[in-house]
Amino acid sequence: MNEGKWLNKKVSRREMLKMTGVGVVGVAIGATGLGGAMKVMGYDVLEVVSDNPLSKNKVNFYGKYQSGIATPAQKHVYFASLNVLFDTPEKLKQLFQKWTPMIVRLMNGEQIDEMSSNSYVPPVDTGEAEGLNANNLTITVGVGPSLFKKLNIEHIKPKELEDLPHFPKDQLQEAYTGGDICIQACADDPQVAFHAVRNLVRQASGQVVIHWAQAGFNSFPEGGGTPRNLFAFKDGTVNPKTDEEFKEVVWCDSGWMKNGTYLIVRKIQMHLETWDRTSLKDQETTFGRYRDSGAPIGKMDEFDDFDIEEKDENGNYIIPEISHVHLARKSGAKILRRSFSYASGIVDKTGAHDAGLLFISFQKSPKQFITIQNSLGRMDKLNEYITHRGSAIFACFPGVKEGGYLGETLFKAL
Ligand SMILES: C=CC1=C(C)c2cc3[nH]c(cc4nc(cc5[nH]c(cc1n2)c(C)c5CCC(=O)O)C(CCC(=O)O)=C4C)c(C)c3C=C
Ligand SMILES: [Fe+2]
Repeated sequence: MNEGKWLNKKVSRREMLKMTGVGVVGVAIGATGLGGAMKVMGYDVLEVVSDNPLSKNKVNFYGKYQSGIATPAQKHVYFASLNVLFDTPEKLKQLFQKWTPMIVRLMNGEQIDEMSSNSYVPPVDTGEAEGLNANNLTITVGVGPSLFKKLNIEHIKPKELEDLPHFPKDQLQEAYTGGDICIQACADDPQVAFHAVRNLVRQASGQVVIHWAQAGFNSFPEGGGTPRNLFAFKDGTVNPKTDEEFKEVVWCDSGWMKNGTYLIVRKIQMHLETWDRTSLKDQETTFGRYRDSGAPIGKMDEFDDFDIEEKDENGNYIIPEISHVHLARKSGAKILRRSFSYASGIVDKTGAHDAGLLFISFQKSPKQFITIQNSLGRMDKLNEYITHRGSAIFACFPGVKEGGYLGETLFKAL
């Protein structure tokens, strides 16, 4: 692969077209065609699109870390798990090189690519985000353990990137489990998030298929604050907040995953009907927090710190021993939770709501999640009200420098 000076050179669409124009010697458009890398005089040249600082409600694509992790949570997610139909790392690289400028455009609130003037072919962009601004769209891309096997590149698979172990009470369905590549599209408009995934997948037609996908939402209180989950509890209170905490909990320290992170997604059904028959006291005992304020039991404010070892005058734990928060804290592990609620109609057989939490966490090692989930184990009182239906793990790359492309560090490790 000729990735010399050209690869780092900023090449705009106009320049690219010039280079591929008549009269340029030795030019051949690469297999990916426009919107990715192309060969110019034997070199791979990338098309570079810049973040547009003038775009309204825009999150930057370029940076040390991928967006959609430490950037503020949006109201909507469209999460897609894809399987690849090819079997070489070169094809994966071409795909990520093709997606990179497209993602920048989408995050600028623009169409995925320049429109064709030929009205006898389908429009380049599917068009449903026309007239909408960027809506803080973020796109986070990761790769699952199965991909490394399919592409025969297991020697660069991080050891920790393994399918999660089976946990007690898991009732996972293959239809919501695993996947080779994930695209997490978050935005403050549901159609903007969906449009992004739809168009990226469409541009990869014949190369990837959607294995499973899930839309989700978060509703933020007026004036800001922690959103409530479908059990009406504030969800996301205890999370890393400072750069130091993100370094400690979220960002990987070495190898091609440096400044990347592991994404774990669990589709967790919440049995709303059972919950709605539960007394407020039992609901609060379940979480170890008050429903109204979100404060830990025995405290006043949502963000008050608490000590799980603290007992009352009768020797009982103030934060009940089987409460979700007690067991999660007892594990000693920390993660970043960036979850969304979902509501997808009803469960056919029972007529119950098919609703719950698209639990998404980021951590520098999957062990952090596993430690917490093992601590929740069979004891967590929340288990009476939830069922884990889907699960997947993905290694999310570090961020991209302008002139680079998604997943570049992985390909350099080959
Ligand atoms: C393995 C990790 C976790 C899973 C799975 C999980 C599922 C889950 N959680 C809620 C609701 C709440 N969780 C809260 C706190 C909390 N949860 C986890 C981990 C998992 N949760 C952690 C690490 C924590 C923080 C613990 C601490 O140190 O305080 C809370 C309390 C408020 C908050 O801090 O966000 C709620 C509410 C649901 C509904 C759910 C599955 C559907
Ligand atoms: Fe939780």
